[in-house]
Amino acid sequence: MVPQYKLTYFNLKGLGEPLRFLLKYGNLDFEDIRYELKDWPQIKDKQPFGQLPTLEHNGKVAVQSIAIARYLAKQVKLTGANDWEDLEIDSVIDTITDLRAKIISNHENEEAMKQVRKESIPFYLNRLETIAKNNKGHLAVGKLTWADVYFAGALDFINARAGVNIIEKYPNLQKVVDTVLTIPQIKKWVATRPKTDL
Ligand SMILES: N[C@@H](CCC(=O)N[C@@H](CS)C(=O)NCC(=O)O)C(=O)O
Repeated sequence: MVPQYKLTYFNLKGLGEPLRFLLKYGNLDFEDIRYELKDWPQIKDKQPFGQLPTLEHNGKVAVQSIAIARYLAKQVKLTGANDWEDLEIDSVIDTITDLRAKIISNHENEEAMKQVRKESIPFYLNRLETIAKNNKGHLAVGKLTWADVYFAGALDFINARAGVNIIEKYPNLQKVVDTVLTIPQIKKWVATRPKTDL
């Protein structure tokens, strides 16, 4: 059978891996298309907004990784139970995005990264740790949602760019990640996925 979903990204974890985690969580069969960076110049112009990832489903193509993640979360039933719960989840996702942006935008400048490691990372992580503690080892609404799966899927890339394991000193955030990584279909994916540094 032809897979119903087609995820196109680079041969990286980056912004694509949280989407792969969500697809795997829901046992949704997908084509995992991975471009090498050297081939990108020929492919860029063919993309709707000149960037990746894209998701193809039912003959249509979507862009923007967070919008795609939110759509997949609905498909795999990992959203909140009401609008307020969805807001709580969205807020955490946007906070993870802000933290990642601070790290990515500075990662080529070691002086700036020292400051990010000293100030920005603890600033965000202390607050996320409190959220995880208050939500019994989850990032929102006291149960497994796409915020947990997204965070666990995003972490390797964020850590690689940060040059440290950002959750090392945060047991409740470690619990969030451990819970996701022990879900059998995600555990199997992590053991068998293509090996990449980022
Ligand atoms: N806001 C977009 C950002 C996408 C993005 O920055 N993609 C990068 C890879 S992580 C890309 O396609 N870079 C190649 C380029 O811009 O030419 C999203 O979340 O999907």
